[in-house]
Formats: sequence, structure tokens, C-alpha cells
Amino acid sequence: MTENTITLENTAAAGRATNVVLGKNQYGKAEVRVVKVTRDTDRHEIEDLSVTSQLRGDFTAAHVDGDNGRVVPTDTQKNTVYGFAREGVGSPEQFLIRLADHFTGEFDWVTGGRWEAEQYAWERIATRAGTAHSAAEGHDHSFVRKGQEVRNAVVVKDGDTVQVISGLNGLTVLKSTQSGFVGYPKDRFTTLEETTERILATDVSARWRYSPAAVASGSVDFNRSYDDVRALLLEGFTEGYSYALQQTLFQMAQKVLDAHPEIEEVRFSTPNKHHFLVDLAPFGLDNPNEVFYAADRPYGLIEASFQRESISPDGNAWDGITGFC
Ligand SMILES: O=c1[nH]c(=O)c2[nH]c(=O)[nH]c2[nH]1
Repeated sequence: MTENTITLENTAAAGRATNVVLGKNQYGKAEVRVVKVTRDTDRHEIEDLSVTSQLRGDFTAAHVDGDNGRVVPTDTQKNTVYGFAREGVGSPEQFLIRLADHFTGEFDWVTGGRWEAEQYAWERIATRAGTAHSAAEGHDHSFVRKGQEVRNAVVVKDGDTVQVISGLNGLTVLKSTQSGFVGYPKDRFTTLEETTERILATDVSARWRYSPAAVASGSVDFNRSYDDVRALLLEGFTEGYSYALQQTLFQMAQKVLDAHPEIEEVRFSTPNKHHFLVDLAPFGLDNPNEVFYAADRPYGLIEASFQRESISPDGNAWDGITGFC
């Protein structure tokens, strides 16, 4: 980091009693969320990172005189991350070294810096034998974040009736194609462009309520049921074309209710995690749906419950479970 001994004596701040000296400094853009989809074949790959770039060098004039002649904007640092991602990430280490070499090579007063990345691991959603995507290899364009979700359970007993609601939070899934959003009403505040090709990503929070009769019979194996429901939710997410997250949730619930007669209803709370295509044209690069800005907020929030046509009373068992409509 740079140390400087230039004081404010000759500046507009002169006349203050204290001589202030610029000490260590660095600056840049923090947590640039970049998702790179490689789609040269039908079998997509994704690389998902949060990158922080900070430059070090002689930035005295900016701090002392308000002279930005050496301040490579943080916005440019962000764009550079996106531009470099067009070529792929490879490894976070390699990617950061490329950035470091670039900034120190391009701007001679940038003598160093600090570059940091977090990479989020995704795995292909497992598919069952007999589907278009072979079970051994996992799905071509549907992914689940590794090891993120938390399983949960609530039991409410009232007299002889035992209600069991099981669920999970934080099951983060993404499909890199086979999703669109068209046909919505437009008014003077509508700027969203219709698209038939977008990334669909969400953190699934789901809860499902068992029939009290099935619970009372003692026949429910809750561990097996949990594993299977999780697999069915994932399978429902992967299958077919998604016209909206709402429709995909219906498909996921349908699978669970078809396969599990002991479950009466399924509820979801799912953020629509928007991925915006980055315009790389100003940098002379094309972007055929490969480099995305993963926004964290605001996000769509899609909540829905699905149930059999006729179900037993829930005995207010949902009371106190927050985050669902
Ligand atoms: O799947 C979606 N559902 C929506 O309700 C919605 N609204 C929006 O702007 N984008 C989307 N996407």
C-alpha cells in the first residue's frame, strides 16, 4: 500500500490547524457478481463469481487536490471484470492474475492492487434414467448450488391430531436456457423487454404438509420422503420450457403431489434472481448470452401454494411459519 507525506498545506484546506497526511489507500469495485455461461454445445457450463478489484499506487492528487487524472473509475474496473469474463474464468486465481496484470500493465501509476474472488460451486441436477439427459452425467443446463440448503420441520399437535410440515430453504437452482417471459400486460411504466431466452434462478423455500391420517398410521418414512421430494422438486425445475417461475413452481408441486399421496399441499416462496445480460459492445465484444450480471436486489418474489382439490383441515399448523403467503 502507498504511504504519502504530501500535506494539505498548499491546498484549499490550507489554514487548518492540523496537517493531514494521506496514509494507506486503495480503491476499486467490490463484489462484482458475474455469471459466465459457456454454451458452445448443448451441455452448458457455468462459472459464478463475486470479484473485488482494488488498485494501489500513487493516488495522492485525487485525495489531496480532487484531481482524478489517475483515478481509473471503479466502474471501469467492474466493466473489465465483465469484459474478461467473456473469455471465460478458468480458475479464480488465474482470473485475478489476469486482472492484476491488466491494470498494472495498462496504467503505469498503478503499481499493484488487491483482487479477491469468491466462486460459488454448482453441480448438475441429477436426472433419472430414461430421461433425455443421462442419469450418470446430470442435466445439460440445470444446476443446483452445492451444499446450501437447510432442511426444516414443524410438528403441531392438537388433541389427537398431529400435523407435520416439512421443508427446505436455500435450495439454489439455475437453468441457463429453456426459460422466457412474454405475454405480460404493458403500461407506461413497463420497460421490461419480452424474452424467450433467459436465465431462470431461484433459492427454493418449500414446505409440504403431510396428511394427519398418514402421520397417524405411522407409515411415513420422513427421511425417505424428504429425499424424494427434494429430488422431485429439482426434477420439476429442470423439465421442459419455463414460461414463468410461477408455472415452474406448479410443475414442481405437481410432481410431488403425484408421487406422494401422503402429502396434501406444498407451498413455495421463491425469489426470482435476475441475471441481466451485460452489454459488452462498448468494449468491442459480443455477448451471445454468455456474461451476466447477477443482481441480488431487488428480486421478484413469487409465492404460491398448491394443494389437492380436497384436503383435511390444516389445524392452523401453518401459523408461525413465516415467509410464505
Ligand atoms: O417468471 C417471472 N415471473 C414474473 O412474475 C415476472 N415479473 C418479471 O418482471 N419477470 C418475471 N418473471
